[in-house]
Amino acid sequence: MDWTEKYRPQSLQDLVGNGPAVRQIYEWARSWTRESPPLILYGKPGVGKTSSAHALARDMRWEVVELNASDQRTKAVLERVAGTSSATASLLGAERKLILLDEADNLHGTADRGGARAIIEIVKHSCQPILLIANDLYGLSKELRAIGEPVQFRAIQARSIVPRLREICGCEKIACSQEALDAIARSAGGDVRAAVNMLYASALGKDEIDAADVHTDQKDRRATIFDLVAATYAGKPDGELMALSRAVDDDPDAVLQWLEGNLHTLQRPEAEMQAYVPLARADEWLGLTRRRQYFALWKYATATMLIGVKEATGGVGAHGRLMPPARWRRMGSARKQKAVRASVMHKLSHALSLPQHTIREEYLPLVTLLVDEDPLSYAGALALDADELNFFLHDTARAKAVVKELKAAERERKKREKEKEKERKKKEKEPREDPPEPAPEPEKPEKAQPKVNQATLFDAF
Ligand SMILES: Nc1ncnc2c1ncn2[C@@H]1O[C@H](COP(=O)(O)OP(=O)(O)OP(=O)(O)O)[C@@H](O)[C@H]1O
Repeated sequence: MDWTEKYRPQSLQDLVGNGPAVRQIYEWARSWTRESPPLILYGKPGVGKTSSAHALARDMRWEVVELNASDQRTKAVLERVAGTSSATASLLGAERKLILLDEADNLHGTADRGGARAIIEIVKHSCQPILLIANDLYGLSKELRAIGEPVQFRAIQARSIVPRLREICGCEKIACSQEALDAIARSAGGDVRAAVNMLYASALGKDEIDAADVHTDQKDRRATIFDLVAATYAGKPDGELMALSRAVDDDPDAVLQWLEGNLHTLQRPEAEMQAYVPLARADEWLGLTRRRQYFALWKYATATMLIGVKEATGGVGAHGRLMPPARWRRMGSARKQKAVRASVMHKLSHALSLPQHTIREEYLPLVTLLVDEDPLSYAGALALDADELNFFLHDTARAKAVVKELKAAERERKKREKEKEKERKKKEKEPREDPPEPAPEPEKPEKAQPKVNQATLFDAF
């Protein structure tokens, strides 16, 4: 198991170094009122920011709600979690919920400026304590910095890291020389995660470590979803699984897909079958989380899927490589289809000055027929790309060919325009002589250029 998770500080007292920061956080929590500003924990990776947030919650007996992915950090979700409604009451009966916003320097994601402002307002008036976590204080927006109180986490000195490493060696029953511990602590550069990972790499398959065994190339190895799935299938203790789940970046929806998608690696059909029971149950929790936006329920979904699958499969372990599940890839393409559909609707609605629902409900089959008859004209008129055109044609090769032809025609048109412009300028420069200019020839319609048959589209309505 990943030692950084196994030895994550459980209480604020377990944290190494950063005494002033830890005291500041504790005092803030003890005297927290709705008027208290959110804290911004900032500092380099691996110095205990996230650990101290979780340890604080445990010490205060608060529940933690972690919002990491950008789709959980919308105004609506934040309002729900940070608001007053009784719907936010904890299932565990915990008095408060500590809201963690990791990577606060990326809080707004793709939200527009209005969205960002709304988020700031909610953070400012939250009914629950909020901790923002970031590597760089100045990566945060000015507005966020203005409403939060910064708490700096400094790099941990090597001499503070050594005792922690020694403690871990004790728990793992490994003898480690003082030189080896010093070498690891020095090369970690103040990053405790890096130090613990180096110790782990140096100790692999050994029960004694000397300076010569020290591996210093393990700097930023974090627990991944591979570790989590492998540990679940291998039947690791419940606490370790839950700790690992907190360390991976993926949300419980993704974890469920991975657990389900890799069941075949167990090579035990009856174990596979049993595993579907807790997976289905966990899926129900996830559905409830999404529908009601009770993000605190995520924890139960995670526990159900991890511990349930572990129990159901009996720790047989994976045989062969774990892979991203196929359904996951398919969901990616479903998401793309949705985006294409939305953009087609937007373009049609704009071109026809009709609301999208009217087009969807009444005209879509008709438009599809028209586009199918003359894709070149419609792709031009509506500025459709190949994916959008394929929405009507259901023939990727044809859609691509049409768009290619359209682009070639567009290039040709631009080229001709340029030539004409050149010609015109040249004529302007020439000294004007008396002979009257011949009447300009009427422009011939050019065959190669697809003429957009807009009339057809509009006539159809
Ligand atoms: N001050 C500390 N005391 C004890 N262990 C620590 C400390 N800092 C980090 N660790 C170890 O490193 C791991 C990662 O720490 P943590 O997630 O708190 O770092 P972080 O500062 O939040 O880093 P990041 O910015 O990368 O998220 C912990 O699980 C723990 O094993």
